Amino acid sequence: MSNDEHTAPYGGPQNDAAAKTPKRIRTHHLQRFKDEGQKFAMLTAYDAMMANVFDEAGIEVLLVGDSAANVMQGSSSTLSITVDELLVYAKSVVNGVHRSLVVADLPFGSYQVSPEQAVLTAVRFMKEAGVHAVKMEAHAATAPHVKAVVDAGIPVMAHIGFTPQSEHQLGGFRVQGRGEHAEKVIDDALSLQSAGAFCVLVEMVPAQLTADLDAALRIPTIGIGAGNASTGQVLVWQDMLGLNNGRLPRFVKQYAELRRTITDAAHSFRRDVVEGTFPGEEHGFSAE
Ligand SMILES: Nc1nc(=O)c2c([nH]1)NC[C@@H]1CN(c3ccc(C(=O)N[C@@H](CCC(=O)O)C(=O)O)cc3)CN21
Ligand SMILES: CC(C)C(=O)C(=O)O
Repeated sequence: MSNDEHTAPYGGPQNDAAAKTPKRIRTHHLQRFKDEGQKFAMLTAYDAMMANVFDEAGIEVLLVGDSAANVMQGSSSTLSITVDELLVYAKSVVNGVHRSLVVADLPFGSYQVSPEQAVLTAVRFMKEAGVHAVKMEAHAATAPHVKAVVDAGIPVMAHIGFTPQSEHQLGGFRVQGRGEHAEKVIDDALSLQSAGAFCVLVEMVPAQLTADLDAALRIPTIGIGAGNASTGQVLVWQDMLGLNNGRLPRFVKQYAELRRTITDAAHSFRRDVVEGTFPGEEHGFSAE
């Protein structure tokens, strides 16, 4: 490969990992990360500017999650968001990236009915938004839905463990796969790998189960609230950057205090306006 097919987002060519970093992340690169024992990061994104920031920061995968229902629309559940709504966010994220792999969730109700419905919805995300892969909450019984989408040429990330679209069936936001239930999660993961999923996202399960899963699977795993043994980790960006002032799940680590930063800036702007110190002369236009 020629030199310009590489970028060095982690700090220059002296960094071996960066020197080997591809220009555009594809699903086979995530497989290579797993095969070589290298971890990778995923963050959610819902608009072009944040997507561009994360892309340039070297985040390998951006997820246009149905968590948009919560953090973009103020809903308490992910069930309400529609395909047409999530398509707008997905298209915006695609417009903001050069390098990150963009994965879009399929919204609740848009893929559970039949494998055919799953293919038709996934095709819309590929065609109308231009995403690179889709994510589906799935288990062993819905592996045929995943297989149908994969057979249509669309990469699928399978989401197992706690699957928020099933919150009412699962009895709320609860850790999955404890004790004897671990076997079902492993069985789901193996079925979805066999169906052709390129990656398994596992949410809110005990850390030991994630270690067992990552060892049992050929394909990479991405964890959220699932310990440290997965190949990758994902967080919702508003949680991670401290914009969300709701109750945060225990698995969130806050890396910044954006809500404070933005509040301070808003106060300063308002004060300047009220006191008449903004705009200054330098922000205006001369008569000639
Ligand atoms: N802002 C946001 N962050 C997320 O991580 C997220 C969303 N939205 N929306 C979609 C799903 C739903 N997720 C969630 C949301 C809440 C909990 C939660 O409240 N967990 C509690 C209880 C866990 C237990 O003890 O069983 C916790 O304290 O972690 C977990 C997962 C993860 N996803
Ligand atoms: C929390 C992540 C994994 C997700 O599914 C979403 O953002 O919708």
